[in-house]
Amino acid sequence: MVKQTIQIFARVKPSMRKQQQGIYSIDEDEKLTPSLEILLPRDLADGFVNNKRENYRFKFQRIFDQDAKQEIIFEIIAKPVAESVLSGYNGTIFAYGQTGSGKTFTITGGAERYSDRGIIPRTLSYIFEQLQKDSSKIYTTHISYLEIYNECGYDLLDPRHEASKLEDLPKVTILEDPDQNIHLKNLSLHQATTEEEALNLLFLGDTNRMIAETPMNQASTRSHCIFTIHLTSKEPGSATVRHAKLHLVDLAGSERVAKTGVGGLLLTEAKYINLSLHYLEQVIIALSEKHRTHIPYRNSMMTSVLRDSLGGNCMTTMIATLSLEKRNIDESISTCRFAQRVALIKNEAVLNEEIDPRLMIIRLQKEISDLKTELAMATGEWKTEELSKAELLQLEKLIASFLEDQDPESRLEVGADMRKIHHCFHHFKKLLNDKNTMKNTISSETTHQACQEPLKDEEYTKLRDLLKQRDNEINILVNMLKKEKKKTQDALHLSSKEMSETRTAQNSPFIPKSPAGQSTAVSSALYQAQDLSTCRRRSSLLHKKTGMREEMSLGCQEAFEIFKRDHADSVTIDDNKQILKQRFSEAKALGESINETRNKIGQLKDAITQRHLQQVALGISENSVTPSMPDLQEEKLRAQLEEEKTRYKMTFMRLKALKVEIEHLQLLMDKAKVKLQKEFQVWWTEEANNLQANSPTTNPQEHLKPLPQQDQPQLVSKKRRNVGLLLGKSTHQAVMLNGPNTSGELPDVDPPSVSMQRSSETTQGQQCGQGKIASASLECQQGPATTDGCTDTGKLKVIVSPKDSLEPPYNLMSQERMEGDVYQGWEPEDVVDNLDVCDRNARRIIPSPCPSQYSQGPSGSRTQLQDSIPERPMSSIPLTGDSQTDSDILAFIKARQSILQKKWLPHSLSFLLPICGLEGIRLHVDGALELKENCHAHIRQLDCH
Ligand SMILES: Nc1ncnc2c1ncn2[C@@H]1O[C@H](COP(=O)(O)OP(=O)(O)OP(=O)(O)O)[C@@H](O)[C@H]1O
Repeated sequence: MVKQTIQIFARVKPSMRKQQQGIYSIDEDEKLTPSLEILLPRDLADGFVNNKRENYRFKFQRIFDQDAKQEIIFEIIAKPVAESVLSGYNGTIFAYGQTGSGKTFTITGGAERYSDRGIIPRTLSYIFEQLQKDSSKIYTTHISYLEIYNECGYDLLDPRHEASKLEDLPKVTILEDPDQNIHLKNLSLHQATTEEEALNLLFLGDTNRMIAETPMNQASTRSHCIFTIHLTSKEPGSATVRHAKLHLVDLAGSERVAKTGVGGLLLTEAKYINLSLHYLEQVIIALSEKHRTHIPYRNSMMTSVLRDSLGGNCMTTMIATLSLEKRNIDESISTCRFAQRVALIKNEAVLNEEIDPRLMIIRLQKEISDLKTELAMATGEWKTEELSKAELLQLEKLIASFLEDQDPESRLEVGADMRKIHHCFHHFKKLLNDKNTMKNTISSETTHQACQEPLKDEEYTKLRDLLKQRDNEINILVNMLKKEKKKTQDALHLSSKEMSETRTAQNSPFIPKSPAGQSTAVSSALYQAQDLSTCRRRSSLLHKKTGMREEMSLGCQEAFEIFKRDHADSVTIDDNKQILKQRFSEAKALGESINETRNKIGQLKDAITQRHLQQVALGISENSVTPSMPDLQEEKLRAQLEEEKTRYKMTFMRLKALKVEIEHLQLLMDKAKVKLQKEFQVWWTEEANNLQANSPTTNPQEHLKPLPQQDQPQLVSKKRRNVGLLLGKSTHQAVMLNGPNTSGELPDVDPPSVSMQRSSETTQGQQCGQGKIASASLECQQGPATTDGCTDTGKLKVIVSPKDSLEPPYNLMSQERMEGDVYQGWEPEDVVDNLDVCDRNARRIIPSPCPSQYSQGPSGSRTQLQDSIPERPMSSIPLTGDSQTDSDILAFIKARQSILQKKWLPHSLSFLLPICGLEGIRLHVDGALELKENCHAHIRQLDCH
C-alpha cells in the first residue's frame, strides 16, 4: 500500500501582455518546496479587500512558469503517475483552473504543433513503449472517454452514433454496488493494442466533443472530460491479474458566479458557475477536515466517478492552471486556495490484484482430473476400454520422440493411465526382440563370412581408416546441419520480431519495396495496405463526423474551398502539411536506408556461410575436423555484420519515432480539418438563416442589387473573396408562394401571385434536377390590362413537364441574373465561369466569408425605383423549415420582386421565362405573351387572358 497526499503542481499560462509581469513571483529555493507569490496590485487591493493583504503565498510541489514546455510537464507530472499505473496502482491527473487558463492545452495539447502534445498523447506513447519493452507480462489496454455536462454523462467513444449535438451521444449513468463500488453503465471500453489505436480513440472522442458543442453550449468550458486508460497485466501462466486505471481529467472552467469586477465579492468564496465544481470543493473540504466521517461523493456525477481518486485507492495529482493577469487575479487566488486544500487529502493506493476466475477454473479442472486418475490407479479402478486410435497415435509419437532424445535424463510422460503404461512396455519389448533377432542374423552372417575368407590385416586397416573418415565426415556434416538449423531458427526469430516491430513502428507509406527480398516486398505491401486502411478509417471518420464532403453540393464545396483558404487556421494546416511532407521524405529516406542495410546484412550472412563451407571443405580434404587457425576473413565479415546490425537498429528506432510524429501530425491536421468543416457548416447555416431572418424586418430589396443589364455588365474583380453558394438541393415539397402586394409605382396592377412547384418525384420526371421548377404559374387576379401582358382578370398558368423544364444553361443563367445582388459586377468571364457551374445545375448566390457583410449588403447601389417599391413582409411567406429550400424560396421571391420593378421594361423579363419553364412563350415589347408553335408538347395547361 502506498500512502500519499495528492500532489499539487501549478502551471502559469504564457501572458500576451508584458505589463502583467510583476503580478506574481516564483520562489524556487524555499527548502525544496517552491512557492508562488501573487501580488495584489494596489488599485485592486485598496478599499476592496477586508484584510488589506497585498500578497498571497501558495506552496506547490513544483511551479511551472510561462516558458515551461509540454515535455517537461509530462516528465515531471505525468510520467511518475504513468509508472505507478504500469505497476498496478490507480492514477489520476486532473487540471483545475478558470476558463482559458490552459487545462485542455495541458491535458490534451495544442492543435498546432507536434511539440504541443499534451499529457494524454505523451502518456499513451510512454505506456505503449513500456509495454513493448516488458515481455515478462501480458498486458491489455482499454480506453474510455466520458464527458460530464450538466450532471449527465456522455460516451464520447460510441462509434454507432453520429454526434451532431451532445444529446446524440449515448447517456452514461452511474450504478453503485453494495460495496459502494461505482460502475458506469453505457460507457464503452475500447481495446487499444497499439499507440496508434489509442490515439485514434482520443481523436474520435475529441472530435465528438468538438462537433457536439455549439456556440451556445461551450462544452469545453462547461463540461468535464475524463479520458481513462484501463490497464490489465498478468504473468504468463499465472492466474493473478492486475488492474489499474489512469484517469486524465480536464475539468470545467472554475469561474465563480460573481465575477463582475472587483466588487465586494473579490477574493471571497463565491459559488461556482459549474455546480459540480461546487460539490467537488465540498468533497475536498470534507476530506481535508480530520474528523469528518461522511464525504458527500454522491452529490454529483463527477465526484462519484472520481471517488477513488479523491481520498481513496489512487495516486492523484492536480495541476492548477493559472492565467496570471490582472483581471484574473481573483480566480487565480481561488484556484491556488483550492489546490492548498487538495494538498491535504491523503490517498491510500493499493495494488489492484485479483485471481482471474477463468484461469482458476481451468487450473482446478486439470487438478481434479489428475487426482481422479491417480485415485483410480490407487484403488485399482483402471480404465478397461481399449485406447482409441488417436490416443494410440499420440502415444507412438511420444515414444518415438522419447527414443530419439539423446538426453539420458529425459522422461516419458504418459500420465496415470495403466493402459498407456502397458502399451509402452509392450512397445519396448517388441523393439528389444527385434534388435536381438537382427543381432543374431548379423553375427551368423559374419561367422559365415569369417569362415569363408578371413580378412587380411591390410584390408582390415584400410577399412578401418575408411570407417574413421566416414565417421569424421558424418560428424562435420551433423555439426554443420546443427549450426544451419540454429541459424535458421535465429533468422526466423529475428524476422518475426522485426516483422512485429516494423508493423508497430510504421504503417509503411515510407518503406519502399526491397529489390532483394520478396518477403520484404510482401510485408511492405502488407504495411501499405494497413496504412491505407488507417487513412481510410481516419478519413471516413472525418466524413462520418462532419457528414459534409460526401454530401456537399458542388457550390458548397467551392464555398468551402474559399472559406478554407481564408481561414486563420489554414496557415497552421499548411505549416503542418509542410512539416509532414518533410517528415515523410525523411521517413522515406530512412526506409530506403533500412532496406539497404537489410540487404547488406543478407549479403554478409551469405558471404559468411560461404566462407564457412569453404573452411569445412578444406578441413575435410585435409582430414581435420576443425581448422587450426582462426579464419581472419570470416571474422572481418562478422564484424561488418555487427556494424550493419547496429546501423539497422538505430535507423529503425529513428523511423519508429518519426512514425509516431507523423501519426500525431496527421491527427492534428485531421482535427484542424474537422474544426474547419464545423465552422464552415455553422457559417453556412448562418448565411442561410440570415437570408431568411433578415427578410421579415428589413426590406428584402436591401439584399437586391440592380439586375446586371446584358449590354452593361458591371465589373468587379475576380479576386473578390466571395464564394458561390449553391441552393439547389432537390426536395419533395411543393411550395406555394403568394406574391407581394405591389402598389405605389404600379398602381394599376394588382398583386400577381406566383405559384411555384418543385418536383423531384421520379414518376413525374426523372430528369428534374436540383431546384428545378416543374410547374410555374404567374397569375394576375384582377385589374386592367397592363404592360406585363396580364389583364384585370389576367391569369397565366403554365405547367411544364419536368423533362423539358429548365435545361441548363438557361435556367441558371436566368436565375443568376435574377439575383442581381449576387452577380453585381461580374465580368463576362465570370459568367462564363459560372456557366460551367450552371451546367451542374447550380444556382448561386454569393455570401461573403464574413456573414455580416453579406447580411447587410451594399445598399448604395439601389435605384430609386427599387426604393420606392413597397414590399410585402416576408414573414408571411410560408417556409418549409429546410434551410436550403427556404433559401431557394426567398431567392425566388427576391427575383420576382426584381422583375416587378422591371415590369415597365418587359424585354428585361424575357430572360426570366426559361427559369419558369416557359421557354415556349415569347414576350413582346408591349408586354404581351405569345405561345410559340412548338411548345404544345411541353405545356399542359395554358389559361391566359
Ligand atoms: N502553456 C501554454 N502555452 C501556449 N499556449 C497555451 C498554454 N496554455 C494555454 N494556451 C492557449 O490558451 C488558449 C486557452 O487554453 P485552453 O483551451 O487549454 O484553456 P482551458 O482552461 O482548457 O479553457 P476551457 O475551460 O474553456 O476549456 C488555447 O488557445 C491554448 O492553446
